Amino acid sequence: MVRSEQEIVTFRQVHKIYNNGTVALSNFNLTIKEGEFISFLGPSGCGKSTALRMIAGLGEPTKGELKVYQKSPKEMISETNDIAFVFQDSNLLPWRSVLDNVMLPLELRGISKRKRKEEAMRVLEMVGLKDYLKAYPRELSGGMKMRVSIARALAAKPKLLLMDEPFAALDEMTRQGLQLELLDIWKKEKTTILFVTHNVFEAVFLSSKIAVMSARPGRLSSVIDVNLPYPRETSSLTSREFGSMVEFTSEELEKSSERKELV
Ligand SMILES: Nc1ncnc2c1ncn2[C@@H]1O[C@H](COP(=O)(O)OP(=O)(O)OP(=O)(O)O)[C@@H](O)[C@H]1O
Repeated sequence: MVRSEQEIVTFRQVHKIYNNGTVALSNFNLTIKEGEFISFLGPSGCGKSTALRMIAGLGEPTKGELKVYQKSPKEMISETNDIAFVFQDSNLLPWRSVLDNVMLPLELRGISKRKRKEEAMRVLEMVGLKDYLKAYPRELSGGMKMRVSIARALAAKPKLLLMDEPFAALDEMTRQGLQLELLDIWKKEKTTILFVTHNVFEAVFLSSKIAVMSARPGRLSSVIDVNLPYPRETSSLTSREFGSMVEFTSEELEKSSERKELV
């Protein structure tokens, strides 16, 4: 399913030390290729969000080099619309309808009303919300709000979609439904996805690759190629191969707390 070998994100010896002295990332090395679905998996506080946020230009490495499409993340963000971010909280504007929330980023970019409506309708149909265009966020369930948030991120046709624990606050059924939809979107839109999670099952089910991180300070501990075929269905969850991959990933996660570093 990985579509090309182009390196689109490269961390080289990245250190991130916050002003209060917290070392969030230490000697972090990772390359992400176009078309991958990569999860950052690791215990709370290991620097997953820090790494993701830096790719979006929110904070810079204290030391080392981070390139996104061969540019600095800040350049990428200011010059292109190629990166979109989805947070755990759907972050919708309560006074705007579903359609208006999704059209907002396009509006801010000065895209014509006709075009932005066309694009918003396309992505809302993709996430199964075309019958809720006029609804307001307060009228939607948590899963529906997250769908709107994903649609809003997709509306700008990003090449790289950054997702920070987007399904963490949802119940298991809703989470499973959205995981399947996300895989479908990944296939259709050919977007590279970076997904933060601390859920081993979720990481294995979704990803083509998993970057296992260790805590204090955050380092890359191992990179796992998830050699399970796509499309992945709910029935895949009960296969022997899936079980073995979950077991292997859990062991890697456990080892990561002992391992010092992977260069
Ligand atoms: N703005 C900040 N200022 C100071 N310290 C910070 C800041 N943001 C994060 N940290 C610290 O950096 C470390 C890494 O945080 P980060 O949020 O990246 O971890 P995480 O792996 O995403 O955690 P979680 O899974 O709990 O969301 C933590 O110790 C955190 O307290």
